[in-house]
Formats: sequence, structure tokens, C-alpha cells
Amino acid sequence: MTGLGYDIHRFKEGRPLILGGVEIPHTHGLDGHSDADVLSHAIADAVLGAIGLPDIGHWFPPGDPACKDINSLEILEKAASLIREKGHSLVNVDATLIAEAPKVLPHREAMQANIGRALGLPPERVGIKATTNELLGAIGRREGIAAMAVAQVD
Ligand SMILES: Nc1ccn([C@@H]2O[C@H](COP(=O)(O)O)[C@@H](O)[C@H]2O)c(=O)n1
Ligand SMILES: C[C@@]1(CO)OP(=O)(O)OP(=O)(O)OC[C@H]1O
Repeated sequence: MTGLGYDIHRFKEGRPLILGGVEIPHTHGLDGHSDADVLSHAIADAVLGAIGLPDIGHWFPPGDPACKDINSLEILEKAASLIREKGHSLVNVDATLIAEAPKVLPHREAMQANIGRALGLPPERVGIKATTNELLGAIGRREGIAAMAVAQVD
């Protein structure tokens, strides 16, 4: 089965920028109740969606004090454990970050390692790509970062 995930967070000054559990040097971080790791959120929704489970807001309710500044790698761990509990196995995930800045590909291997560890996948089964939005729209105006992801589950 295949799952699809998408998320977007706006930039906010004074927050660290966390993507795939990696702190990436930048002028702004992303706003959110959690650590706002847009990449991990999109991947978690793809994993959950592959077996028809409700999305991350069901398991980690927006605004829940228990989720304040939560490390989103924990969300990935939860999604992967639900897959195993239901008798399935995760095959791979693939994601694209959409960001005008910063350049994120220099951090690809660190993100693959973190996400792979959280999901129980080897790094080569964690695809991470990035593109700018060619200066178009909100992403092009550097107002935030979006991510989309797919997951394959047997
Ligand atoms: N935030 C980003 C965006 C892009 N990259 C890398 O740059 C390549 C070219 O991007 P275009 O949008 O101009 O096609 C892209 O393929 C990525 O390798 C990046 O690292 N971080
Ligand atoms: C994990 C949660 C918890 O508040 O994180 P947020 O930072 O609010 O991020 P969002 O992607 O808007 O929604 C998911 C939430 O469930």
C-alpha cells in the first residue's frame, strides 16, 4: 500500500530550524506547537495513510500540552510502531522539501540517518530531495517551508 503526506509551516524568528531531526543553521526557524519539523510531519502522515490510519493530529493533538515542542522524530517512531502493531512492514519513504532557503541538501545524510533510525529503515530507504519554488507564491516569498512525502507499506 502507498500513503501520501503533506505539511507546511511558516517561518518564525527566534526558533531553531529543525528538519528531519537536524538543526539547520538559518535566520529563521519554523513556527509550530511541536518542533515544527515539517519534513517529519509529512513523512509521518504518509506512513499512517498507507494503512488508512488517522493523521498525526489524531495521535498528537494540535495544542495538546504534552506535544509542546515535541521532537517530531517521536512522531515518526509512533507511526512506525503502529505499522508494526497492525502486522505490516514499512518498505521505504520518499520526500521532497520545498524551500527557497536555506539549502538543505548538505544535510541530507544526517536527515536520512535520523528518520531511518526513527522508522526502523536503513538510510537508503529514506529518500530526501529538495526544490525551490522558483520564487513563486508564499514559499517563493520565503514565508515558510513545505514538504510532501510518500510511503510504501507491505
Ligand atoms: N531549499 C533547497 C532547494 C534546493 N536545493 C537543491 O538545489 C537544487 C536546485 O533547486 P531548484 O529549485 O533550483 O531546481 C535541488 O535539486 C536541490 O538539490 C536544496 O538543497 N535546498
Ligand atoms: C504534531 C503537532 C502537535 O501540535 O504539531 P504542530 O507543530 O502543531 O504541527 P502541524 O503540522 O500544524 O500539526 C500537527 C500537530 O498534531
